[in-house]
Amino acid sequence: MATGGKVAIITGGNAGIGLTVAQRLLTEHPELTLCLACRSKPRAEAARDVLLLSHPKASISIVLVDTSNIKSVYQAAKQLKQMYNHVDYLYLNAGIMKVVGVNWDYFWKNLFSSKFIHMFTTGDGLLKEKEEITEEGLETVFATNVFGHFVLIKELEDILGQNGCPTQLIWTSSSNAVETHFDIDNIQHRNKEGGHYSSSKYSTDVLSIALNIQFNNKGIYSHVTCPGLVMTNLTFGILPSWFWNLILPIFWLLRIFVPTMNYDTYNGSEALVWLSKQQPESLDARCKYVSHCNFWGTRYVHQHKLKIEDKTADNLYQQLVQLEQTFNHK
Ligand SMILES: NC(=O)C1=CN([C@@H]2O[C@H](COP(=O)(O)OP(=O)(O)OC[C@H]3O[C@@H](n4cnc5c(N)ncnc54)[C@H](OP(=O)(O)O)[C@@H]3O)[C@@H](O)[C@H]2O)C=CC1
Ligand SMILES: CC(C)=CCC[C@@H](C)[C@H]1CC[C@H]2C3=C(CC[C@]12C)[C@@]1(C)CCC(=O)C[C@@H]1CC3
Repeated sequence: MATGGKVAIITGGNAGIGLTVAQRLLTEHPELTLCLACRSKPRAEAARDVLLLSHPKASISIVLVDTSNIKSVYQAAKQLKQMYNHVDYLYLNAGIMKVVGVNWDYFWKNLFSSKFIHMFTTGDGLLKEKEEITEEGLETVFATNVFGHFVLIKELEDILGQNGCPTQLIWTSSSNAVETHFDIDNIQHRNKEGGHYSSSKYSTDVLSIALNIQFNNKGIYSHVTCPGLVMTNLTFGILPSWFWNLILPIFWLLRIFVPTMNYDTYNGSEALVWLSKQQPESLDARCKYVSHCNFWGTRYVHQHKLKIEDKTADNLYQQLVQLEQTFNHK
């Protein structure tokens, strides 16, 4: 059981933004105890090996969790509670998007219109998605990105915000989280043509506000981040890596108008790492912390105010609590 020093758990810490956050946290917080909460043992072990190359003395453990599978989340939470008596940073980062193609018609139609900046910032309207249901009967993107993480937080509640030591819940949300795709009466976004990813990310923004309402008095603080557009396995699932390499110069130009065109995971992880260096009590719980990179390559964190009502946040929270009760693991 880890007793002293800071503890960070990162879901999806074996690749992309999560792996870079792990790398940067080990540099920023030398005494850190790190836990990679991942779904694949070989991929998690490979990531640990990479991290140990640059931080040979680091304490890095692995806990297997598939956030789309609630049974697996319960098992992982049990294990984590045996390993740690407190958590300083819980990064809710694992995420997926079920993209089947790009809506190029929409792209060309809006390229020279007033929607240009919105289109490149959010990707709204550009992605065609498919719906999938997990073996436990949940919509897969919702389960992976939102519900699995919600259950993890609830299960870890006993070791969060302990001994006068606050816990920061840090969500990897997205600029694609747009309200138009979110329906409080259909939080899983079932039987919809697209917008599953957007709905799930908007849900994390709403949920984060609910978590602050519920848990700030227990020393648990929740914040949402946006990494912008970053080249990872997620984006290589949208378009092949050769395409993204080819348009690299366009990213630099686009940054004049769209500073979220971060391209690499180091730029994209800026807000996630910055948050770990702040006093959580002093942060605005109703802001999204966005990683920006300007034309000259300077990284900074932009605060974007969320316009979400408490009653929506509370409604979502109650629905998630009810949904969790249907799993009734105890
Ligand atoms: N890339 C981008 O432009 C943006 C990404 N984001 C968000 O950033 C987060 C990280 O994604 P990114 O680094 O880009 O993509 P990657 O695909 O590189 O990383 C995603 C991580 O999540 C893990 N993961 C996926 N599904 C599950 C699951 N069911 N259980 C446990 N772990 C899972 C993956 O594991 P495995 O390696 O085993 O697949 C991987 O470690 C996501 O939440 C994404 O939505 C937000 C905005 C923009
Ligand atoms: C010239 C050029 C850059 C073409 C690419 C067009 C689109 C494929 C991208 C434009 C904005 C992108 C974007 C995302 C995916 C790819 C685009 C739609 C995300 C939705 C990826 C996941 C996120 O969380 C947010 C991203 C916003 C921007």
